[in-house]
Amino acid sequence: MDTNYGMEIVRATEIAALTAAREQGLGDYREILNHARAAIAKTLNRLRIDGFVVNDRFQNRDDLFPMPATLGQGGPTMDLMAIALEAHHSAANGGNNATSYAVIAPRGVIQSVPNLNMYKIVVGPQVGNVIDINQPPIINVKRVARALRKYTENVTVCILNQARHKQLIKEIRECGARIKLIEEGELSGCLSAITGEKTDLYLGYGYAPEGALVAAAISCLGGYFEGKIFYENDRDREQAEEHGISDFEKIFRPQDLVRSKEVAIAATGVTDGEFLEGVRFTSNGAVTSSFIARAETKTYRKLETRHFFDYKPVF
Ligand SMILES: O=P(O)(O)OC[C@H]1O[C@](O)(COP(=O)(O)O)[C@@H](O)[C@@H]1O
Repeated sequence: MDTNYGMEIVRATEIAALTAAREQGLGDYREILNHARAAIAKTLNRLRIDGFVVNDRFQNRDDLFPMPATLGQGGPTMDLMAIALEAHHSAANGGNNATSYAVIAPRGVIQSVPNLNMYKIVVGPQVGNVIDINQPPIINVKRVARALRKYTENVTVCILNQARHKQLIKEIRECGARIKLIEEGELSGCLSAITGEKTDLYLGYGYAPEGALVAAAISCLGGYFEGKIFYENDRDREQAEEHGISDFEKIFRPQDLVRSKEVAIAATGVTDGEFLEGVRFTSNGAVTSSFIARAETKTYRKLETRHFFDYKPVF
């Protein structure tokens, strides 16, 4: 991409995060999600692109803000992925890991995926490609330990605290690795594993569209991921076929979901998370914590942005 869109899309995640943070803990998860979605759409719509929104997990929900299928003021044809507010229940309850994300790439680069469950295993570049989704969790933990030259007991595995992960958690406990349980916001856990900041490995079920975002993050930051979509019935398989997926045993790797090095990602914390801090309001504005990265140069910026509401009348 000739233009570095990172600064453009981070403005959108910042606005979505500021909007959501205003409603943090108020208990209304639809309102907070709708306002964040409207805010990110409005800001992304200012870009000088012909942007096609892909992998919007809520696109068929008629109780939520309808994200337009296309965004932008005209220009190069691009794919846009906007997760205005991941972990929206958490944000509404005043919990952790709520984050706003955006990805941009030339049109056709981001694989469209069905809104189905995907089992994911995610590591950072320091681990390399040693993991294998078909191996039991304990084998993967041991491979990560060996790659990082750590004792198994010092490897930290991040897992969503969900009933479906009971067996997984049991197996990790048995092998002696440390566990970081998060209530919501798998992307926050995945980014923490990719950057190796707080965890060494992310494991578990989440959604397939989130897998595409993880792939974009890995294209930009390095690391490795394998994901497998979980099909419960023929309807699920038909849904996948509508996205051009006919191999139902397919293991998705980063290059399957983001098919070029021309991709940029941005994220801003709404509430404190595994990877970014949440919005802090000040007497006359707010401070946001974000990151921007792009695959071509691998430049990775962490931003602390000070917003002054006197000059941002919308707040
Ligand atoms: O546990 P569930 O309901 O299957 O949902 C898992 C999903 O929930 C999340 O924790 C939060 O999802 P939302 O973005 O919908 O708030 C995701 O990170 C994860 O993919």
